[in-house]
Amino acid sequence: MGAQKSKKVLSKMPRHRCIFLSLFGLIILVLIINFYFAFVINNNKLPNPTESPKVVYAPSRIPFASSSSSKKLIILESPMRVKDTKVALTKRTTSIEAELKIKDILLHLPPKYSKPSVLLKTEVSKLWTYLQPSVGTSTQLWSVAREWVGARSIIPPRSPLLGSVLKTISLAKIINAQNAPGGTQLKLLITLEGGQQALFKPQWYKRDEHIEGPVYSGKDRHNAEVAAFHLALLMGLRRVPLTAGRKVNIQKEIMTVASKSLLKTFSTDDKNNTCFYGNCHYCSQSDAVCAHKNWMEGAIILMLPSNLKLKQFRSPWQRTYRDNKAAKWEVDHKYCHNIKLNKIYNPQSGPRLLDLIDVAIFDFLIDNGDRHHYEVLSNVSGAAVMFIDNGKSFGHPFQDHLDILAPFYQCCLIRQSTWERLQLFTGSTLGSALEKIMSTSYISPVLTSHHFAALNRRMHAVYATAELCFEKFGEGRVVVDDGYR
Ligand SMILES: Nc1ncnc2c1ncn2[C@@H]1O[C@H](COP(=O)(O)OP(=O)(O)OP(=O)(O)O)[C@@H](O)[C@H]1O
Ligand SMILES: [Mn+2]
Repeated sequence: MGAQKSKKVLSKMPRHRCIFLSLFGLIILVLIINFYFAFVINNNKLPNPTESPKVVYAPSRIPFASSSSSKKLIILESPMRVKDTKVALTKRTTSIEAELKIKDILLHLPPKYSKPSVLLKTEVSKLWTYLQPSVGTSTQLWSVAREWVGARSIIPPRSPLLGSVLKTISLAKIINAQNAPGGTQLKLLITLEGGQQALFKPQWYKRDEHIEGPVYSGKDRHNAEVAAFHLALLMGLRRVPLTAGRKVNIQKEIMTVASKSLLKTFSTDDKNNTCFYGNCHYCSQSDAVCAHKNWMEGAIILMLPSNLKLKQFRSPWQRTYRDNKAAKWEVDHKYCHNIKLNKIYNPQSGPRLLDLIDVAIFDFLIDNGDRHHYEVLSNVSGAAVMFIDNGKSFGHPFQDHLDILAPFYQCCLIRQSTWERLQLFTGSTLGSALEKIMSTSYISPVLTSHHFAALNRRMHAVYATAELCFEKFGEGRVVVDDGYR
């Protein structure tokens, strides 16, 4: 009926009025489309109460990115790619919805989160004291560190020998160096005097370099490993392997003790810098890492005791590493409910889910979107998720990837001890606390001031996520004491 009526009206209309009306309609349509895109782009700006307005919310995937690839990414240059990104982004419904809500809460976060805690100073000075070497360097400290490792932590809460262990890591003679097996990134397996094994992750980037592209772009950042170690200490999540920065004389300390196959990959570049490329999935002769003449900075990560075996699990919140394919967690609004049906992730039957939420908060703060797998000690009851491999963090201080928080905002659970610990960093104090304890590092300054500012900003987003959950379910149901720490 209606269609017939409008047909009649149109047929009665003079031809030029018809054309005018069609043109008018078209203009309105274009305006609506423009308005829509302006709205989407505007929403990609992260509300940021304290820091630089340059900060953007970054979608975690961008078309044509390759996982862990070192290649420079070409981003959003042609209109076609822009269109692809928008289509793919709109499909990641769970992340988009949560992010909009978190950003909204950030605009009116309760004032208690802006007030510094009176307890922080004591905690920082305690850690700072532990980080000072209290005894001389000694390879006898390897057995001390070995005994520290338990089901749920790598370092005990009270650790006055910590600084001495780290100093020994930074100074002990390297007696063997070879390609490290496992993983995709270039790293060496070194043996320190006294038989202690460790990984050496070399420096690829300058401190102020920003990694563009998807969250998992670029190569490992050695300083990120050092920073993650210290941040975990601050957060009371002492599950990062002992990590120290070290400046190594490549020729004297590595080449003289290198295995034959590793030695083959060494060369000198046209500026007389010593370079090597090792042997790994992403290793190639054309992509060697180079020292400054002979000096190379790196992170030394102590291997866990060899009698303790690690068991690896695929992360339920693993990314697809493809822009045009969303993972289940990015589209399924009941994802956490379904995950909890699996016995290992049921909070009633073990600590695993709450551990993964701890990891998510930690990873969001350090901006690590590459925890595709996680590891726990095998055959140990109540074993904690260890924070192994933090190399892809601290890539970009002006970007926040809120979807790293998905385990938190999808499950709306947090361990009580973690939540209490997070209260220490209200009032934008996390950055300066970390800066203070990292001033003890052998490669200080470990991070630029922009990264410290990013930590404060991201901490607010964590509080906002908690508030989102409290609004939905009430604090009493979100903060749980599962008997684990
Ligand atoms: N401190 C450690 N103690 C024991 N094992 C470790 C330690 N660090 C790393 N590993 C083992 O080595 C593997 C590879 O290390 P890592 O994940 O750092 O390398 P990667 O090249 O970045 O890996 P990927 O490409 O999978 O991200 C880990 O999955 C873990 O099993
Ligand atoms: Mn890695």
